[in-house]
Amino acid sequence: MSPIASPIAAHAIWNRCPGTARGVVLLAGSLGSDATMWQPQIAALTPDVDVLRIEHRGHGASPSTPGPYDLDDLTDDVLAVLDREGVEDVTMVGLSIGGMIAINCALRAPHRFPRLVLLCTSAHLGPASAWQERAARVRAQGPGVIAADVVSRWFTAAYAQAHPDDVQRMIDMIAATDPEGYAGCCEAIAAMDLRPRLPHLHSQVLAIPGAQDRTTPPEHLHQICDAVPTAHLVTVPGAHLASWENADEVNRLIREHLNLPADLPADLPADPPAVDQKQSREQSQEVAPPRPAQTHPGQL
Ligand SMILES: O=C(O)CC1=CCC(=O)O1
Repeated sequence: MSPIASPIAAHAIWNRCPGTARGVVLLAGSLGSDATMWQPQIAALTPDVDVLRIEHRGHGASPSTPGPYDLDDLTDDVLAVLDREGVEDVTMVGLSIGGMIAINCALRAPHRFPRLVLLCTSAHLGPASAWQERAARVRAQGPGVIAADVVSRWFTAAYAQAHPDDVQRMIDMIAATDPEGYAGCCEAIAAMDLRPRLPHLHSQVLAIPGAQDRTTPPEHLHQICDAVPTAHLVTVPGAHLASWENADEVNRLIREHLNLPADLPADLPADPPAVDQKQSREQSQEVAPPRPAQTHPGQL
């Protein structure tokens, strides 16, 4: 547990549905990410739901505290963001450490997390010594020293070769993470073992592994689904950041899990406006562009 009282005031960004939102989708990313890792998901979700992206401690614009952290610290941060933003329940989509936090959120506050989408994640990601070594290295030298190696596992070789700008963008994002925040999250992964608690998870779970993911291979997601009666699994092509490399397929699966129509309005803006948490709900709706009227009212 962090020596600093948790939770912190984690940074979170809203993208609002301009019509009647059918609930809130909370996105929680991977180690070393900021909210921009979810950019391919925003336009696909905001026609129907409000989207809230949280940044973990020391990641993006969230403040850092001295580590080590544990999964409960990071879960406290999520629950505090929901309380602060006045959100009772969400569908939580978590990738990698974001998925680990999503499972822990749903175990601790089941009524607030009726649905989960677990992307490229694991209930136990050893060996702990490797995470402790990475934490020590990052504290000493900063996350820039491991960024290229990490990103070499985020994309397939073919995608990385064809998209060098994406590779560089992700390396820069990891390198910009606060060293203590990054190291503290490594230590949370080192200490994590959710396996014995999985049978107590009662959310509707969609698990999505990347077929070529070497960090959290499909077996890790199968293990989760085997232990969770309400879970089902769909494998997509891609490595650890399958939500980026294979965004269309992942977006379709998320929409399906939300019971949203697969067809999106044709005139979606490429990049709908993001609204910082400090702006009010009313302000955020004013800046949203006009969209077609909702033809499928209802609550998620
Ligand atoms: O950083 C990595 O190597 C991949 C990863 C593991 C947990 C996470 O969030 O990212």
